[in-house]
Amino acid sequence: MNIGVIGGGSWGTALAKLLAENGHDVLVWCHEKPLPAAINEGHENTEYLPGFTLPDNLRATNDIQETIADKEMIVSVVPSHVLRKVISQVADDIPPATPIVSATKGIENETQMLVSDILEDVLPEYCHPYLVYLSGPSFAKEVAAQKPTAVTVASYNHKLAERVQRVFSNDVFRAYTSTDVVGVEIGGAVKNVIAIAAGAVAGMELGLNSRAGMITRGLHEMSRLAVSIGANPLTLSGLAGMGDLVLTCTGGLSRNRSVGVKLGQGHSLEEIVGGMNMVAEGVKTSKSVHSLSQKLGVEMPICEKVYQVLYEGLSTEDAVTELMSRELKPELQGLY
Ligand SMILES: NC(=O)C1=CN([C@@H]2O[C@H](COP(=O)(O)OP(=O)(O)OC[C@H]3O[C@@H](n4cnc5c(N)ncnc54)[C@H](OP(=O)(O)O)[C@@H]3O)[C@@H](O)[C@H]2O)C=CC1
Ligand SMILES: O=C(CO)COP(=O)(O)O
Repeated sequence: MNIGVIGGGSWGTALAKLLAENGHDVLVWCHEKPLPAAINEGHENTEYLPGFTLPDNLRATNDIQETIADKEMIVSVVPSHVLRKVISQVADDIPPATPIVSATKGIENETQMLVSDILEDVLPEYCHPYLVYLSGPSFAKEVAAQKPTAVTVASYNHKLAERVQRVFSNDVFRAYTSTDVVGVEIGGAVKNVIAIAAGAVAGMELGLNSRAGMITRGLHEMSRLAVSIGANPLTLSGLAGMGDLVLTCTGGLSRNRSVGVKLGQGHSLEEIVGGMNMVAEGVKTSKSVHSLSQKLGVEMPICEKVYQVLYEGLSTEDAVTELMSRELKPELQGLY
């Protein structure tokens, strides 16, 4: 197949490499940086995925129109805060019946829209039955290093999810299908907020009991939010829920967790984000989750503390004290 990948960050490049290794011809759109030369001539994304040789059938461009022209599949992998703007540039030029696979994780700040809502808002109606969402525990570097990885591909169009499953899967990358788009999306977005909390707990050296508690209660919050907007709670126990939550809350490669670690060590958000060239989606998603949980009346205490630490000057020490002194309650309250 001829495949266009919109987004030459670490995940876009790792997915493009995977698809090229699966035998497809892949063209990657890079936003601004002079990366196409490094990729086309040096076969390396020196900025976002250094150290990995990219195959000859993976090429890059700064021309977004070229990335979608004559393609049999389009993969969208830009950060969530620029998704609307980027896809709007090509929305009316995507040919009917072209599968569009989104691998972005996040919730829009201004509207609290999920990625699926944004894409349906921006793309013409004829594109909607061709949308698929890829999510799950998958650090770009490990996928690029061909470490065994399992993800979920979700679509309301089950046959299409099965097609996409076959296009991405190989001996070391295994995709499972799902029709629970909302559950998969909430898992991928909210786990980044909980990972900041888990990172903070690590940065404050609060121990492994705290980390396990944070992950488990975080899963409960994710599930409650997802169920309130129609998801199957079991999806949140799957790859795009618990799988990605555990990876991001425990893995040293996580950008979101590393933001939390530095917060827990006493650094300011400005200092932390100023020193990063990559996106930590949870920083923005915490704002969206704060608004969404208030709008829907869903209690999400860990996410709320992350929001207050990031944007309202709450110290991580006070956040822990406040979480631990909440009213005592049954474990499953609010889920069923
Ligand atoms: N990295 C990972 O392991 C995984 C990431 N994801 C998700 O994939 C999505 C993309 O993240 P990732 O690939 O990691 O990104 P990176 O953090 O590696 O890179 C950021 C990317 O965003 C681009 N960018 C920045 N500003 C703009 C803009 N205004 N318009 C268009 N592009 C812009 C950058 O291009 P430039 O430098 O040219 O501006 C660069 O390509 C996120 O939602 C992330 O959560 C999901 C699974 C795994
Ligand atoms: O989503 C990811 C792994 O599945 C990447 O997590 P970070 O953005 O925290 O690095």
